[in-house]
Amino acid sequence: MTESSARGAVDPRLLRRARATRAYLVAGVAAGTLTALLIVAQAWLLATAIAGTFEHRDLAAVGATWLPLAGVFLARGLLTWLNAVLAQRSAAAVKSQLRTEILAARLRSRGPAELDGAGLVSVLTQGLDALDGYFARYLPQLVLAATVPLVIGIAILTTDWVSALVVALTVPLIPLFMVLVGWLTQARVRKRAAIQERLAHHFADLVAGLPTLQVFGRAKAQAEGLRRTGEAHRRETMATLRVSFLSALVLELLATLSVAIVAVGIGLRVVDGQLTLFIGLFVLILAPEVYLPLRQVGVHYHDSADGVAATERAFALIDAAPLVTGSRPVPDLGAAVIEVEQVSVTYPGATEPGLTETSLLLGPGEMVAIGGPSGVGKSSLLAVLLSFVPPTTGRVLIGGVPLSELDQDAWRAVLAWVPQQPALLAGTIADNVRLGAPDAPTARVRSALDRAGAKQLDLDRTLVAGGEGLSAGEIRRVALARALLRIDCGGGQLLILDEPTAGLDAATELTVIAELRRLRIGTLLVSHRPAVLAAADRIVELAPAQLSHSAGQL
Ligand SMILES: Nc1ncnc2c1ncn2[C@@H]1O[C@H](COP(=O)(O)OP(=O)(O)OP(=O)(O)O)[C@@H](O)[C@H]1O
Repeated sequence: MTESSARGAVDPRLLRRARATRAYLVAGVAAGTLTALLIVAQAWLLATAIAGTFEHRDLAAVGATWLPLAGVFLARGLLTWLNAVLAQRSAAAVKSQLRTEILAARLRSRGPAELDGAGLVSVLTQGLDALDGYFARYLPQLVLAATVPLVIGIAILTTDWVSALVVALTVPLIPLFMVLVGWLTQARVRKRAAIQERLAHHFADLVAGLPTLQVFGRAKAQAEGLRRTGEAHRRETMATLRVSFLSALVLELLATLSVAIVAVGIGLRVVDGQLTLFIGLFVLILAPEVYLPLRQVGVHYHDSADGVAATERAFALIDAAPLVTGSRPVPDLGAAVIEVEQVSVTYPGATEPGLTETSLLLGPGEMVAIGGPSGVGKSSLLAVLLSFVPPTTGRVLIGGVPLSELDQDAWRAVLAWVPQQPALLAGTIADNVRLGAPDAPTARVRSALDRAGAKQLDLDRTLVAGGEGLSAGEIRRVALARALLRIDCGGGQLLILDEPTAGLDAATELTVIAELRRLRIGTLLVSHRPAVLAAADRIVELAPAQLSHSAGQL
């Protein structure tokens, strides 16, 4: 049995999530009990009317009961409406809380590679929307299934114990079949969720790589792959629906046969004179109502399985190991030396280290360039300093304090970073430059852009996410301006730059180098460009694994 099925269909982690859910469950139990009492009253009134009509051979009994009956119908309608409203509200509250928690967990997590775009989007959108079925249909039904059969069972027991015995013997068959159907459904739903995620990945990859695929004439082949995944998704959805419909049919059949057994018993005893017509009718009207809520749970189990699969993925994201943070304050980088001691990084699942035993020193105000062939681990070293990746061996000391013991938020607050592939967000150019210094005055934003060689870029120009419409060089300039502004106005004390001048012309490169030198703050940069390497105080040349002992010089 899987962890989730052991946990049952009502995941306590989900119920803990929203206050609205707890209040809703309490209200649901009250509404369920009230519904059951109304059903008993309805059966009583109907039996009175019908038996009265037969026994006295006039319609006086009908006349006396139609008003209370109308009241019962109205009250049941109101309760159903109330249940639906409460269910929708609690679904919305839980979904909104889970979305917030998932995004917060993503922000707490270490590196950029842990959760990936399309999977995250799939969970946040369709994934969590599956909770609507869980809250709006399954959970209310579960509450009804717990209250209604009990109340009605007691009503039957007090009037006809023989029928109560038949009901008591046949009712457990429904949950039994439901569990069997549930096992089948759960595996199918998981498979469907996995295919849905694959479809999302496929689609995201296709859209991102469309121009490349077009140029290489592979767009059609990719579309074919997408069609195949879509077809698999359709097949799985149909299979899930088939199981769901069949399960409803089996449960329906079981309930009908059980009611038929009760009916035959009642019929024989009424004919024999052992039972009055009124009691017979009363029990006969009530009997199907015992099975109905249980049967409906089976029907809505399908909705619940979708919701449970969604929450499993949501909780996997929320519970994923967060960035472990220490609590020590960050030493003043104006005086502290950064020491990288024999650091190596082996990525999960990799056999070879991505970075092999590397050491270096970065003094206050120093600019150190890291060189070396492609794939030797330069970006990995920067990732260690950015706390994206923990060192597999070795350690990093900041002013003598291990990096892992520092308050990680405070550490990141002193960093200014230009990644190899800078990310621009939807908004104006000014918004993007202000990312690390939100309160910086406009004049400083303008100056940062000018210093980064982006005089021509208009502050108010609106960008779409990803910086579409800007050249690769312009994107890098905006990213550089962002780092410069972080140093100027955002508390940045250490510059970490990955290929800061890639895509820039020689003249702009010189301007940027001059600006970086003028800052006189600790700068660790990766570059292959001779002009940048020449401007650095020192160059640390990384070498592939077998030569690593001769590299990593201080
Ligand atoms: N997230 C990751 N998961 C697994 N392996 C990775 C990951 N990131 C990098 N690697 C591997 O680690 C090694 C070092 O990569 P890294 O990006 O640090 O090299 P680099 O020296 O910066 O290369 P380049 O100069 O081409 O940017 C490579 O073999 C790379 O495939």
